[in-house]
Amino acid sequence: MDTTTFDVYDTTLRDGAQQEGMNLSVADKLTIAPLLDELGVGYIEGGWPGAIPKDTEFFKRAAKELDLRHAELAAFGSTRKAGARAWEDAQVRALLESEAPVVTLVAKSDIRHVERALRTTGEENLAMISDTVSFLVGEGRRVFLDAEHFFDGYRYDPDYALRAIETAFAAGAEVAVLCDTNGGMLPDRVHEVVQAVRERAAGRLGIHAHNDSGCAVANSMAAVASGASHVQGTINGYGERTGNADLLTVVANLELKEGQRLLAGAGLREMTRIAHAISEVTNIAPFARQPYVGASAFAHKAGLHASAIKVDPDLYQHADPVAVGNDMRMLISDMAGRASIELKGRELGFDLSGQGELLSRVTNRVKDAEAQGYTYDAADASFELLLREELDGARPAFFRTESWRVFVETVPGDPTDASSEATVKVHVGGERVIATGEGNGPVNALDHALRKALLPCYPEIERFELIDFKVRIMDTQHGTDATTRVLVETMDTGAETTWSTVGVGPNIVEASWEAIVDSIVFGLLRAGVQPRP
Ligand SMILES: CC(=O)SCCNC(=O)CCNC(=O)[C@H](O)C(C)(C)COP(=O)(O)OP(=O)(O)OC[C@H]1O[C@@H](n2cnc3c(N)ncnc32)[C@H](O)[C@@H]1OP(=O)(O)O
Ligand SMILES: CC(=O)C(=O)O
Repeated sequence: MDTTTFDVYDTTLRDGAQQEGMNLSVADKLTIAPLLDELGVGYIEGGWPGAIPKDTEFFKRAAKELDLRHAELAAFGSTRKAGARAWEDAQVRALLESEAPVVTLVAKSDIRHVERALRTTGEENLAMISDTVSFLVGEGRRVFLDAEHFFDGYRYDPDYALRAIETAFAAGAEVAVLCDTNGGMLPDRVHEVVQAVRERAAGRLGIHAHNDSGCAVANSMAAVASGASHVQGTINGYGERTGNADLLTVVANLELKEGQRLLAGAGLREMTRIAHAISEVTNIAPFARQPYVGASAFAHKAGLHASAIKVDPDLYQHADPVAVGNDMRMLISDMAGRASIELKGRELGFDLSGQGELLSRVTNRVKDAEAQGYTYDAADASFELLLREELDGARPAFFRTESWRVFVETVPGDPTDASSEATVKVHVGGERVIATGEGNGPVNALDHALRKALLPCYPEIERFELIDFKVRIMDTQHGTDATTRVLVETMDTGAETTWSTVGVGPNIVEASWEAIVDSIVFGLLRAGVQPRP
């Protein structure tokens, strides 16, 4: 592959936005574009001006507001309509008016689509391609051609599919991008077709793959291996149906496995942060198992893996997480061994090397607790408290609970009138404190009562906000007798850090109490507060 002319072309703002449930505002697009530029892609396809009013507006504002350092903006649109003239076609004119230096034209390359969807002839479609490309090139635009349904079209009528891209090259298109529009191709087929086209076509080829067969990344890699030097995809694999090729995975593969340098600047090392920042804007939760950038991409749970990782992390990971801005993490669970605990300890800042007996004790406690329903891979903070307890011989003594109780009051026939009242008795700051709290449910009431009891001694608690609360019934065959697991996520709004704790018990309130107490104790520890029992 000649990387001096390799394009990384991002279509998150156009094809990615075609994902079900995604709705990007102009402001969202103007926020994402600089992140893509920071990543170091060569091209940012901003949308389809003339077809979608928001996209017309995006290009207008982008020209004034964006200061892109690496990337060029590309406007997407279709060839002129059948029977029209390119310079009179309103949509073609809108591409010009977008002032984007690059125009990517979608064109039919499958004769069946020409005849059945466009309802025109093969010759007229070629004229539509030729006229539109040469008009835009004549107006000073660089033109890429997205040959829609190329692989399906090539299988049905290879000569026609080839004529479509040859026509584009002859009219001045820089790259013909072979699209697997329906996303059903397999890598062998892509490899074979791109190689065959490369032998016959007189210009640069690109790949645009959808993920309907689960092969979009593999198909993009196969096309590059066969000579394509322009790859299109979206951040986080966003896109219609099952999505597009995840550009992050394709680029990381090419850079880290094939030794290519494709992103400008330090983009590769910023990849994880940028992927997550874009998820924030799209409001789509990041996919933990996403290659390279997912939270679980370098998270190890199995004890045997940990024992080898202790010797050399590369023994159980395919790439260095730091290279893509991610981190290796140890997950603690019933699959952990002593090596897992030692590595997790290191991650948390404790040197446990050479403490075989302690490691065995912690491992056994984790396995016993997980058998009862606890889960530490989702509750790092509770694990850290367990570890400290084994290290110091006791839990951090911020307060001592004497007892708690909670009442639920309902008015029959009016569920909205249900309320709860809790009383907690704790020893804190050298005193016995009794506090009550009300809430819309028993857990809420207990949380209020505990905070009220502790706040005078520990004002930091005011900053702790419960941001997620998950309940799982562990052994459903026991019906209402089942064991309950509660996971609580808390945020320190002052420090903007979060932590997760777990509680398990025969009833939901008891399990919740345990998770809430862990959450407050851990929060105080992390905030560096001295215990005043
Ligand atoms: C594979 C892809 O994902 S390509 C990107 C697809 N993205 C989008 O469709 C999002 C934006 N689309 C839109 O806003 C609208 O669909 C528009 C503005 C493009 C078209 O909408 P309308 O003008 O209402 O047309 P309508 O949906 O009825 O039909 C599409 C027209 O485009 C024509 N057309 C379809 N593909 C092409 C093409 N590649 N080249 C030229 N014309 C085309 C059709 O023949 C039809 O023409 P007709 O009006 O003369 O019958
Ligand atoms: C152009 C495009 O998005 C496709 O053919 O899939």
